[in-house]
Amino acid sequence: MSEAKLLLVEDDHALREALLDTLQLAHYDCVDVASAEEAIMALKQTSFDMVISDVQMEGVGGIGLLKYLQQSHPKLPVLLMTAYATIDSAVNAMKLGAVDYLAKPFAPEVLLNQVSRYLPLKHDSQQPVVADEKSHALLALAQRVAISDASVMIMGPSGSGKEVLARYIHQHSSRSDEPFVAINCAAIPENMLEATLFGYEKGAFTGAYQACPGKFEQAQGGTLLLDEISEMELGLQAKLLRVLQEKEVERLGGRKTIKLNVRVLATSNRDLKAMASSGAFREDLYYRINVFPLVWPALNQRPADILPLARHLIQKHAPSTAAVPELDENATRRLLAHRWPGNVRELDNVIQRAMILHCGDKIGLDDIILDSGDMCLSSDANMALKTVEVEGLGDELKAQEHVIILETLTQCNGSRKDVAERLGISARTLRYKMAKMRDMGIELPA
Ligand SMILES: Nc1ncnc2c1ncn2[C@@H]1O[C@H](COP(=O)(O)OP(=O)(O)OP(=O)(O)O)[C@@H](O)[C@H]1O
Repeated sequence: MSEAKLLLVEDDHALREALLDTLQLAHYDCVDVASAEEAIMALKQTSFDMVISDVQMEGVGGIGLLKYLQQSHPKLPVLLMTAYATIDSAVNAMKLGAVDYLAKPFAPEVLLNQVSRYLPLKHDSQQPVVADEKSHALLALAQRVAISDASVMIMGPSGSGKEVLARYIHQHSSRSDEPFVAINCAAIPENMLEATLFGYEKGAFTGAYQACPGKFEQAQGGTLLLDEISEMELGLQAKLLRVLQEKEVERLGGRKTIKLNVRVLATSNRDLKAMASSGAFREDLYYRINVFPLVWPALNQRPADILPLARHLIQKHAPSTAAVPELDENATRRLLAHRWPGNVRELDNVIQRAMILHCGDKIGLDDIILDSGDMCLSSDANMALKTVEVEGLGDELKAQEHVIILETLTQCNGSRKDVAERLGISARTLRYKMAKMRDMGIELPA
């Protein structure tokens, strides 16, 4: 998950929902509001890394918001969205300090590209929190690999910290002062992944109103992380292989080749070797990216990491104005006894709940709300709903979707293929939705 926090301001409810989905699927933490006035309230309460705002809205409007931001948050990048008819005002807005504008309608990857282009690069100094011998050994190995320029394949179950490890490798490499760019291959719709990776020229496809560099170009001199590379379809794998071999890229709709100096890291939570053997993943690409494999084991295989991670997460989620609470003995025991199918991400959710529930300076047993271990059957669908409510993570519709997926999984005896067919969605979309559910701590059949 990107640590970047975005504020989305759009008065058209349906469009706001669609944009929010696009941004959240790309793992951005996003707050959405319907007016400039609400945006100003939100900006007073929380700090954001970027504002994406419609221009024409009732009241203060996008330009009024931009003027406010120029005074109060002059460094905050503002990306404006405007209908064709108001492009002139968008150009004026850029003169007033907006970083860019998007002419509606635009394709989701155009939005994602613009966001990643203007988001300030955070110098991520956060080190992985580790205490277990296995994790220490892994980090020592990662440091040695980091100084080479080899491609690294990071494997491990969902939420185990693969992206954290990838950043660690970048930080310990000679490229640490250059960009670290991550792209989640499962989160970007199949037909848009190519444009996002390789970039495009103006007019390359409907919605490409401006030329846009791809992730490879954005990572120039630095490191590109291809997260969940197993989800890339075979045709695009062939194109990726060519870019890696030739060390140059051509934007979609472009004629010029751009020389690349990019180190590539990749992650997968699936057995890529088995996929390569069965033909589901290109063998030649597998060998090209798997120069050095690293495996971050599941959290329950490195139990000494659990408490230091929990304390780190408590500190992270504690309001800066309040004292940091401690885990009492019973809460500690409960955390150590759990098997953490969702790994560190699940632990993060549990700690966030505990931070809401606890009173005083201790986190007790009752504040530790774990996900029921047997929530995978249809009779537990209501439990899933409750979990979602406790976390405050989803609206009614999303919760219903989770219930439908859980029930269909039971009816299809866990066959992902059958579930995808029955629900009329691609296997890839289903996998992505299930990964999101796991992230929320909902246990699914293996
Ligand atoms: N060792 C660690 N120290 C600190 N934070 C961690 C550590 N491991 C994981 N996290 C946190 O846990 C969450 C999940 O980690 P991350 O995104 O790296 O997992 P992942 O294995 O890449 O997951 P996925 O396969 O779903 O993409 C993130 O919020 C990350 O910051």
